[in-house]
Amino acid sequence: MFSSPSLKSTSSYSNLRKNRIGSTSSSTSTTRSSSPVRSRSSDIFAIPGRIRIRKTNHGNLNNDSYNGTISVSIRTKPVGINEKCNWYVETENKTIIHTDIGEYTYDNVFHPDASNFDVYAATCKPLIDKLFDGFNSTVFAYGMTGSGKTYTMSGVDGNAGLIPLSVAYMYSKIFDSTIHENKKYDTLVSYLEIYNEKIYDLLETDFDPKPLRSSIAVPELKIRDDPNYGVRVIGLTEKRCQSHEELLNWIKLGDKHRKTSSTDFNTRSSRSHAIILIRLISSDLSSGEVVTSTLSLCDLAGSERVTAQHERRQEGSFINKSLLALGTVISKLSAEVNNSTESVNNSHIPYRDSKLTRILQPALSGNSIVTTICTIDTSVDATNESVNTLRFASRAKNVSLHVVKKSSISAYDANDQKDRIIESLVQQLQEQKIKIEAMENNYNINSFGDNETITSSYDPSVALLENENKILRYKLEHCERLLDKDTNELHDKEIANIADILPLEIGMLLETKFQGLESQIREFKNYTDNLEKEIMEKNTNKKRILSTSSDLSMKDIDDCETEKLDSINPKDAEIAELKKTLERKDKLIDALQSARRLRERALQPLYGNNSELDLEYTNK
Ligand SMILES: Nc1ncnc2c1ncn2[C@@H]1O[C@H](COP(=O)(O)OP(=O)(O)OP(=O)(O)O)[C@@H](O)[C@H]1O
Repeated sequence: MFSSPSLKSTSSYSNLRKNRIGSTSSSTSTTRSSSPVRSRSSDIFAIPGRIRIRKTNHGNLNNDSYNGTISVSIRTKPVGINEKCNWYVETENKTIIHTDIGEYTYDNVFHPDASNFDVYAATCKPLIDKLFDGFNSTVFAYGMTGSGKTYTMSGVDGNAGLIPLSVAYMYSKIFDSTIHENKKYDTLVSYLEIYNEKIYDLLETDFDPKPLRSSIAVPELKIRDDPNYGVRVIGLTEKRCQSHEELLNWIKLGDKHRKTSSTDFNTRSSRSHAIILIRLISSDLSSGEVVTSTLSLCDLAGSERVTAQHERRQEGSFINKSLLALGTVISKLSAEVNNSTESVNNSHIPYRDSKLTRILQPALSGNSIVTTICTIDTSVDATNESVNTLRFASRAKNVSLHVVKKSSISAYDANDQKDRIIESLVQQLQEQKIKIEAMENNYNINSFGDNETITSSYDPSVALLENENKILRYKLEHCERLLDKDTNELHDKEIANIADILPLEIGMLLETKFQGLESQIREFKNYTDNLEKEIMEKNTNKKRILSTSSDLSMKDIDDCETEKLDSINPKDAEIAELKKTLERKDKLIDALQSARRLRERALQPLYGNNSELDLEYTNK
């Protein structure tokens, strides 16, 4: 499980290796082999009682955590042919030496001739390996303006920088692990800049050219505290990338959007701090383990001297202010010298003094393995700035990190999660079944004609209509049957004989009665038709409601209803009573019909052949 990051500090203020200084060297170039020349001149790093020689700390890495310090590398920029230089380096000893000031040791010190690939191999490559182990990793380039930060991070034609080299290595590792380790990877890239203390999304417009962006008011992004990430930039675009080419295209777009201008010290000076965030999500397809780690690549703007130009001066003041804030944070963190075993309370670290320190807060407070590459301009003119950079580097070297692998969901957790989902779905299903049963039980329909009770989810008004309909249908069927019988019996000879002897008045009376009976049958028929229509409408509505509420299809409901109707067996006493009444009425109708037949016989002499009348009755 992920535990909250803690921070420890080592017990030394500086990794400064102070030397006794002898005569000043006349060396004007930086070389690998030259011996340090000692001098007794003043040491601006000297802090009495706190100076010691410090060994390089490569960190203690195990599967779930990393304990170490910020890794610090110094990259020197070559001087021009006519420029004087008082610095030289011993790459093997990882030492940079100033003829008047002293010598300093770091994790790496690169010779001016070193290529970007050399720097990458010693700094970023091991960091990418840790990224694949699940650790967040951060690289930032720090140094005075024009000292080679962008040259180191982005590179130039023919000398790719740390960013493209790291991305290429990352994808080669993705390719390897996908083939050999049954793993799947997702990569997402974001790119932001902090310009004049405002955060902007550099990927916010899809491949818009720079002039367009500068003409539009680009919205500033805000930072929020986040329980998972420590700090989060709200609304920052993330682009999913399938290949290193795709990812580098996004970075190229961001570079176009980044603020750069010509200054007194650099013709293409970065006027903002730029941060690339690459999120790597790896899923182990066999175990189900998912690990998320983030690589942050930062090219900071360089500290600079005051310039005459107003806009540059304003930018420079924001840059210097934020770098000062970063320096203060690093200084405070490195000053936690005696608390190596205690978890540090971060509240007194002034992360909130600048946007840069806010964004770097999670990394600096132990959420990430951190490497800084401090670039040094070794020309004599830049000595003061170079010393300031080395001072920053020395402090950074003291900042301890205790980094814990993040966002790991173990296979057990994943299975456990699946089980919980299945369990909840089964429970939902169970609940729905119970609901449907309850709805069905709430509604009982007593069918007409047998003694079983059926259940229905319909409302009572539909049930009543159905009952009424059944009764009327039954009545109608009886009436029709009787009429049929009547028609057949008209040919009965005996009845014909009786009719012959009936008086005319009786025949007329029976005729009137019988007409009443016929109109009653017609009314029943109309009423039954309307009733059926109404029931059908109500049933259709009800089915629709049922189908949406319980996810049953109309067919399911139809099937269900058919089953129910098949099992109709009502016991209702009222219905039975109605049945009896109807049977009594049937007898009466029977009698009336017999009378009608007699009447027709009696009327025969008056109307002659009554086939027309017979036909009419047959059709009723
Ligand atoms: N190691 C190097 N080898 C050769 N040229 C270099 C090296 N470092 C920097 N340069 C050159 O120096 C100039 C300034 O470098 P770069 O723009 O990288 O500086 P920077 O630190 O990013 O400056 P700023 O803070 O103003 O953006 C560029 O022309 C670059 O090509």
